[in-house]
This record gives sequence, structure tokens and C-alpha cells, in this order.
Amino acid sequence: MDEFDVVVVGGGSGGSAVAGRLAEAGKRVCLLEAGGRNNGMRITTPGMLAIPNKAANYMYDTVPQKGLNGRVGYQPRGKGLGGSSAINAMVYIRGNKWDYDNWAALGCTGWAYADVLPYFKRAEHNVRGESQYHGDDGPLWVSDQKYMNEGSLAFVEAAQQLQLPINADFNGEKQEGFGLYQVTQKDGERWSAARAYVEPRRGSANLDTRIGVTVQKLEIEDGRVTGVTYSIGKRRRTVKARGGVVLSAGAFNSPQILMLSGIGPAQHLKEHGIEVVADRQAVGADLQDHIDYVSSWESDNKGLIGSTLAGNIRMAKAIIEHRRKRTGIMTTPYAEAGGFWTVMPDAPAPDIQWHFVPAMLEDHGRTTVKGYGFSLHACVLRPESRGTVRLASRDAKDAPRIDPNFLDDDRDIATLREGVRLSHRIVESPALQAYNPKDRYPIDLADDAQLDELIRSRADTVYHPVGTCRMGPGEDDVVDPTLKVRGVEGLWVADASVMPRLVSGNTNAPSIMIGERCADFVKDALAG
Ligand SMILES: Cc1cc2nc3c(=O)[nH]c(=O)nc-3n(C[C@H](O)[C@H](O)[C@H](O)COP(=O)(O)OP(=O)(O)OC[C@H]3O[C@@H](n4cnc5c(N)ncnc54)[C@H](O)[C@@H]3O)c2cc1C
Repeated sequence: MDEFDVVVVGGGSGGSAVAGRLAEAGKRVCLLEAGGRNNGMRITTPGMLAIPNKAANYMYDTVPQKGLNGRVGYQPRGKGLGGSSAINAMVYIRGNKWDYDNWAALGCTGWAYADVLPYFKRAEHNVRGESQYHGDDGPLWVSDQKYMNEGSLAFVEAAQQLQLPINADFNGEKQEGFGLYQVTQKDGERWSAARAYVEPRRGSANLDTRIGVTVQKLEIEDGRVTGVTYSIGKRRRTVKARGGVVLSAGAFNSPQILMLSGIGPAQHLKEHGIEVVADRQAVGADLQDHIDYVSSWESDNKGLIGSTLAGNIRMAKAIIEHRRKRTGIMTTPYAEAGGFWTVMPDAPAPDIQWHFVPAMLEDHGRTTVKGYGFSLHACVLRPESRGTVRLASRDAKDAPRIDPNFLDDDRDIATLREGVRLSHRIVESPALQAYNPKDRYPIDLADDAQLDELIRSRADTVYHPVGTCRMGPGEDDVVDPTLKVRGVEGLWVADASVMPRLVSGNTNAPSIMIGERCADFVKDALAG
């Protein structure tokens, strides 16, 4: 009989943590994942993230963005076990303490920094060992990088030469400063959320993991979610959930599935001929994402990662080294170094994050640039612009309509402008000038109009969409502070979509923390 205590929809960062923890606690769990197992070397070899992988990436497009001169943005999203943690850059960052204290101040009781820290620690296995800020016996491996490009070290030195502080732990006492990122890797391999929480339970009677199944809708009877219907090829099947369903399909697909199930803005659902179960205006609203500008320089320094014959031979050798020893260049997350700093007056916490990449990057790596060079991302950490996710059709296999509405709010471009200016000042320091860098997009940086035009013609996401099933205390918020969906019984959401405000940093660790917390909320609810 296809009946479980809990059905989890989506095996990404949040879903893997919920499913693994509930199964560990003795619940019978069914995990439904649209993609594959994601355990081949293209996923587990960190440096292979640069090679497009259609099987593991939805490769969504946005609607044309008026703030980006009408350009269509790119939104990669992970597909398959691990979700986006199987294709991401592995940078381990939690955000700023202020973010979580702000969530609590917004009415998300129980989500202040002091409340969430134990869950970050519970999840974590940090190779540096246990401390006030870190855990060392959780399932999620967090490692120092095994290989470091000399350009990344020069970037950190350049920041220091500009009197910016060095920070050896962005997830410790203070977030401010510049340094090397820790990564979600174990012994030189990518450590996705699925490797942490799902793979160890493979074959266990408590966890039935089904891959290649697309959840089409939730089954709702008398206001209670009783199960889930998925499609596999042309067939449809329904699995029953005695205790409840946890939706973890990510910031684009969780609101899509809610809307396909009749939970969302009534008018929009009616336009698609969907019967309204609960009129929830906030479903698919409040999309927030980190708008990011990549400055880029050519260099004649062959120590950088280059797209040349010699560079390609070096990479081929690196793949062989990685297969043999799990060491070398192929352990790179590309975003090896970075930092957090405040560029606007009155910001409560750093408002720009940098990712340094020792290669020239164009259009998310989709366009190859010949030669050697380096790139410096600067993104706006707490954007004011808000976008939407809406249905494009009644089939969950079709991409939803994604509109991040980037740079709609002028405060975002004002912040980004200052971030990009600081990027260039860092590169003017001696440590990076030694690389003889040549700006690929030279303009008069002091001229706001020229800089704005450059930003609008080249900026895009750095892959952190959140907010589309926001948590909050009000009746109009999608989930309450125990991640329970308002308006129906037996339904929780556990992924990046519940973040009421985008955190000041990368979003994998926070999504896993949300999954860890949801497992406890569901356990409590089923016990009570
Ligand atoms: C290219 C890229 C680089 C990134 N780099 C970093 C980084 O370096 N550090 C960091 O912290 N964060 C990074 N992120 C962001 C981070 O990985 C995500 O925020 C996080 O993984 C989101 O977790 P989630 O649980 O919300 O969703 P996801 O992990 O995306 O999981 C959603 C899952 O649901 C499944 N699903 C969706 N629809 C259905 C359906 N209808 N039926 C069944 N299953 C479904 C999907 O296939 C997917 O497996 C990056 C993201 C990308 C895309």
C-alpha cells in the first residue's frame, strides 16, 4: 500500500534534510524527486560544475527584466537528489546574525540567531572541529579548500592592502572582511545535501526514495492534505500521507505546486482553470534574489584558470588527478575567495558580498572567453526589489513564469554601484596589479550614468531566489513560524521559499537549516 507517515516533495537542500531526519526518527517517509540520483562524477567532482549538465539543471529563464534593459535572466536550479546543492558552488555561508534576528523582529518567533545557531551546528561536520559557532558531528561536511589558485590568494592580499580586514571564518564571530571560503566538500568531493542525509539511508525500510517522478499536485480533502499525485512518464500515481506532506521543491517549484493544488492568488488560479482551495495572495509573491555584477579582467598570467590549449590540457590532467587522488584543481569551487563589506551608510550589516573567480566569466559561464584572466562578483545582499513566480501552464513539468523584477527599486542599483566601485579599487591594489589586469569593460567608473548602463546591460542573479512561500506571523503569510501552511491542514514547506527576507549570504546552509528545523516541527506535530 502506497501509504506513508510523511511524503516529502523534492530532494534538494531542504527536502533531503527533512526526509533524512524524519526517517532517522523512525517515521516512514516517501521522498519524491523529479530528477535522478546525481551520484556520478559530473556531480561529485567539484570543478565539473563549470560544464553544463542538462540532466541536473532546470536551466530556467526569467521573463524579460525591465531593470536589466529588457534582457532575459538565467536561473539555474538543481534537479535530482541534492537539488541545487548538487550543482552549486559549494560555498558554505550562513548569512549574518542580523538576518535571523530581523526574521524574529518581523514576527517569526523562534528564528532569532540564537535559535537557529544550534541547527546550523547540528547539521554541520566542520573539519576545523567543534566550537561555539561550529559543529563537528553533523552529516553536512564543511571543509577548507584542498587546492587554492594563486590568484585567489592575491585577491585576499589585495583586499588587505586596501586596509580591508581579513576574516578566517565568515560564519564565526563576525561576517565582515575578506578571505577564503569554506566549502561543502568531503575529501575533495562535493557533499550535497543528499549525500549528507539521503544516501546514508539508501535501502532503509523507513525511506522510500523515488526518482524521476514529477509531483503534479497535492491531494486535499476537507481542508486536509492527504497525499500527493505525481506523474512518471504518461502515468499518474497517488501516494497517501497519514501524517502530512512537506513541500521542498524550492523557491520556484514549491509555489508552483501550491498553485497547481489550488492554494494561491484566487484570480490567477481561475485564469488557469484551477479550483481555488485557499486564496493565498502571498504564494509566489515576494521573490527576492541577489542581483550580481561580474567585473572581469584579462591577464597574461598563466597561473590563472584559462581557456587555452595549455589551459585545457591542464584541466584534462586535473581530472585524472582528481579521479586518482581527489586532489588538485578539480576540487575548486571556482568562487574560492570573497568577502563581505558595507558600502552604504546606515546598513545594519554588510550589504555587498564578493566572490573572486580566477578565470574570466561571461554570461554564467555559458559563453567561453579565450585566454587567462579573473572575475570579481559583487552582489547586493539585502535587495529591496520584489518579484513573482506565476504559473505558465497546468503541468508541473513546464517551467513556471519567473519574474525577479531585478533593480526595480533604485536602492538596489545605488548599492550595487558602490559595490562595483569597490571591486575595482581592490583590483587596483599591488597584489592584483602584479597580474597586469586589463579591464574587459572599461568605463568612467565615477560617472553614475555610465556605470548604471553597464550594470543594467550585464548584471544577473548569483542564484539565491527566496521568499515565494514566506514565513510570518500574519494570516496573509504562507507559512507560520513552525513552517505549517496556513489555510490547509497537514502541510509544511521546508526550503528557501519560506525565508521572509533574503539572508546576507549564500543560501544552501540556510535551506538545510530550515529542513533540519522542519523535521523537528513535523515530529512535534505528529507526536501531539
Ligand atoms: C548554480 C548555483 C550556484 C549556487 N552556489 C551556491 C553556493 O556556492 N553556496 C550556497 O550556499 N548556495 C549556492 N546556491 C544556492 C543554493 O544551492 C540553493 O539556495 C539551495 O540549494 C536551495 O535549496 P532548496 O531546498 O530551496 O531547493 P533545491 O535544492 O533547488 O531543491 C528543490 C528540489 O525539488 C525538486 N523538484 C522541483 N519540482 C518538483 C516536482 N514537481 N516534483 C518533484 N520534485 C521536484 C527539484 O528537482 C530539486 O531537487 C547556488 C545555486 C545555484 C543554482
